Amino acid sequence: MIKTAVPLLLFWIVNIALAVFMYTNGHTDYESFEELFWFAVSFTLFFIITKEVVNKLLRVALLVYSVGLLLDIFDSFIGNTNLPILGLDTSLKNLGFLLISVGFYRMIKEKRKDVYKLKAEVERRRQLEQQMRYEANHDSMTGVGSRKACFEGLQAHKFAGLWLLYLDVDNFKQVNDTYGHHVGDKVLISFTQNMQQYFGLSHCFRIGGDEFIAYVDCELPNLDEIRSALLNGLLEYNINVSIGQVMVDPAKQADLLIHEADKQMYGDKKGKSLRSSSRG
Ligand SMILES: Nc1nc2c(ncn2[C@@H]2O[C@H](COP(=O)(O)OP(=O)(O)OP(=O)(O)O)[C@@H](O)[C@H]2O)c(=O)[nH]1
Repeated sequence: MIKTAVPLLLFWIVNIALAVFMYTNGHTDYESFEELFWFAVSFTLFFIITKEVVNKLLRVALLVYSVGLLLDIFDSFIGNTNLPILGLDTSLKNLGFLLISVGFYRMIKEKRKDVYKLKAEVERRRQLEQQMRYEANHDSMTGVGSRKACFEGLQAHKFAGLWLLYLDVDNFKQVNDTYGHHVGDKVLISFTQNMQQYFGLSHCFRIGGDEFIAYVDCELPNLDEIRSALLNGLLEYNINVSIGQVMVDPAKQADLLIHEADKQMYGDKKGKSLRSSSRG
């Protein structure tokens, strides 16, 4: 700031001193002082913006214009010399003005390009952020909500007053062992597709390998009905579903709710295994 202000102040002092000197020496032509004033203004502007303006043409234009004004001053003050260069003042001023116009035009064009680039970058980042948010909130294999999204939803009381169902696929390990992991993956995908059809996508989450959470916003349907809907098309794999259910109480922590539903689910699993072993 001081680096700019001091030379400019000196420059203006010299100009004013020159004007006073000329005036006291009988030079009373008003136009000459006007030219001196505009030269000082133009040069000041050039001095201030020259570091900021990257557009070279604009800097040259301002310089040409200032030189034109300077010649004008010489013309007015030294008067009657026959220096031919002094006749160039108007041309230089006009040229300077034209170059300033072209310089501004080019600068605006460059800035517009920068704005487009910036807009494209903002859009790219917005999409990336959206994609990252999607990936964090969804299970990559099945497309249902992630464990994180499930807990956050509960903490935000999004599912208050709904039934929370904890679903665990029984005997899933043997699907992998018998048919291979790729078939195991397909079974999980089909299972979640059935879940989405039955509960709706926004109500389905995968919280572990073969463990899921679903929300029911109406009266809790019969568990056997849910089981048969979820196992639709998957019976050949000899799997079943254990279900634990709790009503979402917003006063309870998400962890506690899931834990309670998990306990219920184990009760269901145990009951089924006891029933099948007593039958066997
Ligand atoms: N194919 C596949 N398998 C997975 C995936 N995630 C976890 N698993 C497998 O799922 C199985 C889950 O283990 P368990 O719950 O003990 O298996 P389970 O046979 O269902 O046992 P129970 O629930 O007691 O009936 C493990 O063998 C994991 O390797 C996955 O994304 N794809």
